[in-house]
Amino acid sequence: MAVYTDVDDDALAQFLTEYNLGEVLSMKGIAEGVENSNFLLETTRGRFILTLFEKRVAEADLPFFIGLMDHLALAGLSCPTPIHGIDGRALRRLAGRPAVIVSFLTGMSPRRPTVKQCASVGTALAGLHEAGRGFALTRENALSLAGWRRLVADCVTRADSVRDGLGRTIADELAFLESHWPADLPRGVIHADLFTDNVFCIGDDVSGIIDFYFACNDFYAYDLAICLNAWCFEPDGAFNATKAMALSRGYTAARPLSVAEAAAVPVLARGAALRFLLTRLYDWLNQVPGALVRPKDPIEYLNKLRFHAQASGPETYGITSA
Ligand SMILES: Nc1ncnc2c1ncn2[C@@H]1O[C@H](COP(=O)(O)OP(=O)(O)O)[C@@H](O)[C@H]1O
Ligand SMILES: N[C@@H](CCOP(=O)(O)O)C(=O)O
Repeated sequence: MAVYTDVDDDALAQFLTEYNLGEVLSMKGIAEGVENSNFLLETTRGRFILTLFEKRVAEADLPFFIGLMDHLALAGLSCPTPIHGIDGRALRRLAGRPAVIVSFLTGMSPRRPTVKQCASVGTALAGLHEAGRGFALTRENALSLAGWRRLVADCVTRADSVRDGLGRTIADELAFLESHWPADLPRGVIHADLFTDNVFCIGDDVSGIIDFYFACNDFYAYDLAICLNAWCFEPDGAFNATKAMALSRGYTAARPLSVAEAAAVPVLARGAALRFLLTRLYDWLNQVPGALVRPKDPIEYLNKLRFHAQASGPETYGITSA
């Protein structure tokens, strides 16, 4: 996460009177992440994460995110559990922002995932999709085609200040995806941002998943495509087919893909690359003065987009259907 909003000691002390969490020992801003303000909170009852929801998070979506974490934890997924206050509510306000406290998970995010960690995240993703079944609330993906169109309109005229020709490439890509996006595939609750920094591992195994603030209802295979983008490229930009095969096999061993899902993976991977290119580009062009945040490189996702546009088919990603 990042820190956009500061919380003073008095406001925090007052806020914590609403919970049974004991006395504050310390609170530190967390520099990682880009979306919300996050703090590591230590009290006499343990360690917690305090999140203040910022810009891209609509308040109307918060009951979905918080209810989803409650649902997934109850279904046995290792994810943060919202801490409910004395009045039973998990969501309240602090420093003028909606705020929640969640349980702290142990583990390390892999900086450069191993093949075995890729296999494990594939299995964990399928487990997340399974655990999400039966969740009563729904949320459409605000960052699917219609959302991309809005982001393109916001960024396209300034895109060439980041890379010559980027505006044209983005406009062409959006047009391609609008005419090739699958109409219907198996769908349900997806994480939609399962990057390495949102996964904790102990050794080769995934030990926990965090950051459900992009979760929504969309195609399961799109979530797999997001993971292939985030986990299977090396720091020099090279696609690692061994990691992709491990990730895909980890997923399909737990949840086999239909023929239509498997065939759609290349275009879904292309869409996922455009989605992260656009949000990164938007953040790059609209930096918040004074915020503790490290904007992410949009060009990394331009390069991934180019890779997917050349992919020969689902076998590029080690994918076979059931
Ligand atoms: N429940 C948690 N347990 C332990 N660490 C956490 C937890 N939630 C967040 N963090 C830490 O905060 C960082 C940012 O969290 P994240 O949810 O990814 O933020 P953002 O939504 O702003 O991107 C993580 O990389 C991790 O270090
Ligand atoms: N994963 C996205 C940015 C969202 O940040 P996160 O910290 O919530 O994962 C990206 O890499 O562009």
